[in-house]
Amino acid sequence: MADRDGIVDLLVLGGGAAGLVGAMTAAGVGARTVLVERDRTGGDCLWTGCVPSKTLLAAAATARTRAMLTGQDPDFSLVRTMIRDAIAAIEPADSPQTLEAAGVRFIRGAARFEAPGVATVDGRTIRFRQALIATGAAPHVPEVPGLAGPSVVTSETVWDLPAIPARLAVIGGGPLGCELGQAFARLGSEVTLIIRSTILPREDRDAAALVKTSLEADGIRVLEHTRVERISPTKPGSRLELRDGTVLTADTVLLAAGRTARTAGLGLEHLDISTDAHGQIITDPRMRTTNPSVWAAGDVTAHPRFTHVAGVHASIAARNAVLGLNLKISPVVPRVTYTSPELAAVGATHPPGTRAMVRTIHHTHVDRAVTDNTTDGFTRLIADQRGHILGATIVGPRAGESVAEVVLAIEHRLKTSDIAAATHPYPTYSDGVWNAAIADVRARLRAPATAAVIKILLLLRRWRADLDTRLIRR
Ligand SMILES: Cc1cc2nc3c(=O)[nH]c(=O)nc-3n(C[C@H](O)[C@H](O)[C@H](O)COP(=O)(O)OP(=O)(O)OC[C@H]3O[C@@H](n4cnc5c(N)ncnc54)[C@H](O)[C@@H]3O)c2cc1C
Ligand SMILES: NC(=O)c1ccc[n+]([C@@H]2O[C@H](COP(=O)([O-])OP(=O)(O)OC[C@H]3O[C@@H](n4cnc5c(N)ncnc54)[C@H](O)[C@@H]3O)[C@@H](O)[C@H]2O)c1
Repeated sequence: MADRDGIVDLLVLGGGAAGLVGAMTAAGVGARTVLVERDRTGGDCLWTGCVPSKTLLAAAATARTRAMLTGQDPDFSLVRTMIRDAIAAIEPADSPQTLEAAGVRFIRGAARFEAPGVATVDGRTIRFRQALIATGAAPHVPEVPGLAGPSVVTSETVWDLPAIPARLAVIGGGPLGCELGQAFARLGSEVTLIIRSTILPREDRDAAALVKTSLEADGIRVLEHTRVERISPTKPGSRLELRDGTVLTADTVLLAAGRTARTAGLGLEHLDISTDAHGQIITDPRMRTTNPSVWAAGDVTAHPRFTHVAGVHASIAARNAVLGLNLKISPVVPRVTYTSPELAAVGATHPPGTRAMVRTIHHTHVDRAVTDNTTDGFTRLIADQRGHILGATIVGPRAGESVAEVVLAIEHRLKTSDIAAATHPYPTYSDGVWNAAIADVRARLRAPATAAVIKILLLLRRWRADLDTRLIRR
């Protein structure tokens, strides 16, 4: 939708999580908005990311239970149908029709900048006042000889596998490698994770260790601090030579070694839009690029690569762009790795100073975990010396749900005493957060000054009660 001059208020490049939210936010406040998508609206999350991977994990868990009960092998065609059905159920919300209904004009094609205020889509010119780059990121391909072979898949192509690979080598031990590695192991693959760092390197080490133990219990071989030096074809599959001298063979190699921002061919140079050393678009806290009329959000930027981050940042960018607001992004970003056990975290994972408090509740003390026989987990809260909550790490079932409360607490500078004072339902996994907050409050009550005040109150109360009793007797 353009005005009489043919100029649009906001041109959005890319129709994934960031582009969709950005475009609908702008159109929602009445801005003339055009979204250009070169492929399918919905982006990575819908087609090759969150939706298929979470469905695969659920299908794998079910298949494992069924196999234990009946001895039946998992049916991969059924798993693929479940994935297709989940995508089909969510897809309408991300469709061009939904965009048009929200007042966004949708154009299919590849967009690129030509000059300030001018872009083209497959040769057709679009003039714009502001633009939002939301072109996402693609799987990073490390420089390993032989990696381009036919048995190598990425998060974009793994969904087309015709059958469950008998032997799967996964390069990378971030959320992607752990989630898909565990899912395929539960479907029957013999899985090896090859990780140049430690597993889940951004997470609390105790939490990552629990996930590692669980993956190993599923039969996964976890090789840390090593990397693939060379891949050569064998029949069938590949032979992988690792730096530490290990040699292994695999039918399929899954690349899960991070992502590379999609900026090639966008014409950033025509608008002086800068990227960092990793090729990610540089933005300020308002999500503005180095060009004051161009904004960016989602995986194409240097921010954590999650759907919720893409959406929130795009919404902020769109409102700043079309309304001239000064909204800034929040540094409080939760993340969840949907392995079994689930690992959720927000804010600080380590005490930032010697006076910060770490309160850990092992899930042997969370009754719901006891009744469910899922006590291999913990809830860890980090608070400053006054009790303000700085971070949390939770490992266990529904950790992603439980962490949401801590997100709100950090955003609003709440203290452990605020969480402790709020009644939580029993028995739930959120008891872990509650119990950790209560443990912190109790520990603070034992501090000498507080303990002295409490003692005085107790003595006063006792004296007063005795006095009242004596008066009544008279
Ligand atoms: C296997 C996997 C599992 C994941 N699981 C989770 C999860 O559980 N939770 C979570 O929060 N995140 C998850 N993520 C991350 C999440 O998918 C991304 O953070 C999110 O999709 C980023 O959205 P985006 O809009 O920035 O990019 P994208 O979704 O990649 O969208 C960008 C769009 O731009 C289009 N495009 C590119 N160039 C152009 C151009 N020149 N012109 C027009 N269009 C263009 C592309 O075709 C694409 O549709 C997962 C990722 C993967 C790979
Ligand atoms: N649950 C979720 O939210 C979820 C799930 C999957 C993916 N994602 C997102 O998708 C993106 C991609 O995920 P990812 O796990 O690939 O990325 P990542 O950057 O989180 O992890 C990459 C992993 O690969 C390892 N690695 C990198 N190069 C290597 C090499 N040459 N050899 C061996 N190991 C190597 C790293 O040490 C690290 O363990 C991430 O940004 C993530 O946020 C999110």
